[in-house]
Amino acid sequence: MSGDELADALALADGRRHPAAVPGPGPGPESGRAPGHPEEEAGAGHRRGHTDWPRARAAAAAAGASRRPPESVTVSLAEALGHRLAAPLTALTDLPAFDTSAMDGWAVSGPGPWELAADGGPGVLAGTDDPAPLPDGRAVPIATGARVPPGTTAVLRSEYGEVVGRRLCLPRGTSRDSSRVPSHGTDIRPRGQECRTGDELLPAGTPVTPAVLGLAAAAGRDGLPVARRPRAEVLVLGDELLTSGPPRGGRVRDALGPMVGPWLTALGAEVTAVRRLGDDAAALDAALAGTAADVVVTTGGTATGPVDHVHPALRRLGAELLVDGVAVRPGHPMLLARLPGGALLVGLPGNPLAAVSGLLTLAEPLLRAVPGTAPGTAPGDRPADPPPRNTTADTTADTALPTAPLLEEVHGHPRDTRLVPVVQDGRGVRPLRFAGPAMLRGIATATALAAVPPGGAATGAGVPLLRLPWA
Ligand SMILES: Nc1nc2c(c(=O)[nH]1)N[C@H]1C(S)=C(S)[C@@H](COP(=O)(O)OP(=O)(O)OC[C@H]3O[C@@H](n4cnc5c(N)ncnc54)[C@H](O)[C@@H]3O)O[C@H]1N2
Ligand code: MOO
Repeated sequence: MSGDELADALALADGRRHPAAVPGPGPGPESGRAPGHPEEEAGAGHRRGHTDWPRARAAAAAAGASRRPPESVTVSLAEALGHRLAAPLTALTDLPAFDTSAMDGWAVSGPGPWELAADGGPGVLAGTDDPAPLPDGRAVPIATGARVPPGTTAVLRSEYGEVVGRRLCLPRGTSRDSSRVPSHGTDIRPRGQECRTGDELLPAGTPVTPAVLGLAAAAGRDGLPVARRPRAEVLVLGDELLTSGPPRGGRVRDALGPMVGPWLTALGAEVTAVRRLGDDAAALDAALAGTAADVVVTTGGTATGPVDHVHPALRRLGAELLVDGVAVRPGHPMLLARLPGGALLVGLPGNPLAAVSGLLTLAEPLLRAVPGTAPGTAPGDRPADPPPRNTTADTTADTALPTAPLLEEVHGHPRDTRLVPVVQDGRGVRPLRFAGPAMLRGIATATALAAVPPGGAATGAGVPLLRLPWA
């Protein structure tokens, strides 16, 4: 029975019509039809023991949470980006560190008019360490950010003053209650306005964003204590893979080596290596036994073909299978295991979109749950943008997922969750074409994967979204 026939049979058995192409051209190898791709029915007889999708995500999160809290390392500001603070960020200085002029103009002492020094010079510039005291009735030019001289009562903005000879006055006709008449402290940023030395500016665990780097530098820090990220090693399996040029001689280009490492980085891991092992069982045994990573991610070799070495290697090693197959399409052969040394292994199926499904079903919740994992990149970390009106918690998953209404019906798998590449379109999401298990063309333009429940989802139905780290 062909994949199409099998899909038809399953659809009939479920009282459904054949899953249609949504949207796009008719069936065919290049149709790129999204929902209900017949290949996704492959292996329907191999589903025994498959974990349902929300439970697989929960199991991955539990496995990640069971990892030891990571050690703290102090790194330069540039290196700290994307980590989490391992300790509170405290200020090494008052901010501002001294009373500072907020404007270009004149530092003035007492009510005007004021007398300017004979040799005005450039006045007090930013960076001047120790300006001379300003006697009552005097003024001196001052630049934004300069330390105000002792005795200064206010700063008069350059556009509010007029210099006549050596006298600084307010423009003729300025009434006494005008906002231009400087009162005590006008346009002076007092020392300590933002913080005092020793103040806690941010708590431990805060994601280090570009804004945090700026604050840390302003507060006097040269480095930051951060939680080390979980180390991830990627093992790409398959003799048929080429690392350059177009497919030839029955071989295909390795699409996962270039994709999985950066994807794991975006999910908060420190990728220590991407290694291509071919279909060499002994090399896989050695790599798994000798890994120094916290998380090993394999690609390919999860099924039951003659050179699918992942299950046999895990058996030989005495690994504990935590999830052995997931009721999700594509990607149902994905697996999660704990190696004897404690490292976790995520086995991604070789079909490229199935591998993406495994990344978001297992690797993402796992890495997010590891203490100290980098932030802000995980799909559930923030609401969809723009925030969908009907955001609700998906309580069946380990974390609350945002939801958005489908702009087109998506046919479901009879029993399994379907992960369908979608693009945000206004307040809803639109399923994309070219979403077959071996295709990346759809996901490359997607903003999320929609989790379509068994049986499908009608137009307008809210579906949970797994947002892509960069979308
Ligand atoms: N008898 C059964 N056969 C298969 C089943 C099943 O249930 N019963 N499931 C199918 C499904 S679904 C998937 S997904 C794949 C998973 O297979 P593996 O994880 O063992 O992956 P491979 O056999 O190594 O490769 C599958 C496919 O993907 C291509 N591939 C692999 N690695 C890469 C890569 N790095 N870049 C690009 N393409 C890659 C590979 O050439 C194959 O075409 O099993 C089905 N079979
Ligand atoms: O359909 Mo498989 O599930 O390609 O991943």
